[in-house]
Amino acid sequence: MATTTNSYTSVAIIGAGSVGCTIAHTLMLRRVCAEVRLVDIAEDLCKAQVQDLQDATYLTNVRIKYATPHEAGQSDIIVITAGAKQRPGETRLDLIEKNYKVLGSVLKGLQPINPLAIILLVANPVDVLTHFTQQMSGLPKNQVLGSGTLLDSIRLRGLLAQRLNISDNSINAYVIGEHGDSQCVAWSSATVSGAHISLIDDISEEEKLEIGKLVSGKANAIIKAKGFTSYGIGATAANICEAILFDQRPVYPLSCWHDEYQCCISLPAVVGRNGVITQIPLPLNEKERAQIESSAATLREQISKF
Ligand SMILES: NC(=O)C1=CN([C@@H]2O[C@H](COP(=O)(O)OP(=O)(O)OC[C@H]3O[C@@H](n4cnc5c(N)ncnc54)[C@H](O)[C@@H]3O)[C@@H](O)[C@H]2O)C=CC1
Ligand SMILES: CC(=O)C(=O)O
Repeated sequence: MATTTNSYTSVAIIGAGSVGCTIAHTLMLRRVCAEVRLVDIAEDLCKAQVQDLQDATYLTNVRIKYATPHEAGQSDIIVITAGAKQRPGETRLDLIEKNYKVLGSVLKGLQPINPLAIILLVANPVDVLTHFTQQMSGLPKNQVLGSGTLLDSIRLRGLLAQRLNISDNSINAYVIGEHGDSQCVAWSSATVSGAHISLIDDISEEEKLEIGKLVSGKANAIIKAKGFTSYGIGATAANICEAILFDQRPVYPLSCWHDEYQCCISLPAVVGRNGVITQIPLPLNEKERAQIESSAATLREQISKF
């Protein structure tokens, strides 16, 4: 949690559904910013969410208010969660037609966007929507990023923590590529406190495959039972906002533009007040390189349809 509230900072959240409100709630509890601005096309719902969240602000010093898209466009960070969610059995890429249209109308409503704002994409398919936001928002590419595979990497570390009986904080392992079915685990660079993971325990190839499937299938398993996911992305998005507003510069696997792959895709990047500060090279073996190239090809194919 931030030790002091960042006094004049504002985060706008577009889309006051399950994900948007969980992000708002987490930002408030962790005192990441001074003001959270909530926007939704469903005005009554949005106002009711604001009323409910206001009851949770006691002693946090964080204001929460209903905002117009124009007011949201003037914020320090604009988080986009507006759009359709997956129904059980749907992939994230199945949402592209609907959410491309939603994104277009959201970006139009935000104009003129604060030239120093950072836009954080959360709505799915997050990599493809990050690409289109870089094209349509008018902001420099480093100021537009997607939550990408940070959430998947947290899921991976959670499973490895259980398997190795070591805190997830001491495990450095990344899921890279699409935040979706073509993602891959970068096993060759997974370490525990600097030691390659294979020195800690001999995880077989079958087990690695099984862990990778559990990670990439986790959202679908949750959606099948409860209809949506929200707490994981709430914490993940709030962490990213904190890293930006406090210029903390952690290395996170986030969706951002990569010249090499000609799309927005997740690989480790340093995050700070200007968005993506720099990209960190990740050593990959031949198999992982082929997987990320195939993941990038999947994303480029989606982009080329529009
Ligand atoms: N990147 C990630 O790791 C994650 C992404 N998601 C994605 O987040 C998105 C939202 O999910 P939920 O909150 O569960 O859905 P939801 O249905 O609860 O909320 C979506 C909200 O967007 C609003 N909306 C639609 N069009 C709008 C527009 N033009 N302007 C403003 N608001 C608009 C709707 O009225 C609704 O309140 C989905 O695309 C979902 O797949 C969800 C979890 C994790
Ligand atoms: C829904 C989604 O993208 C997730 O929870 O990973």
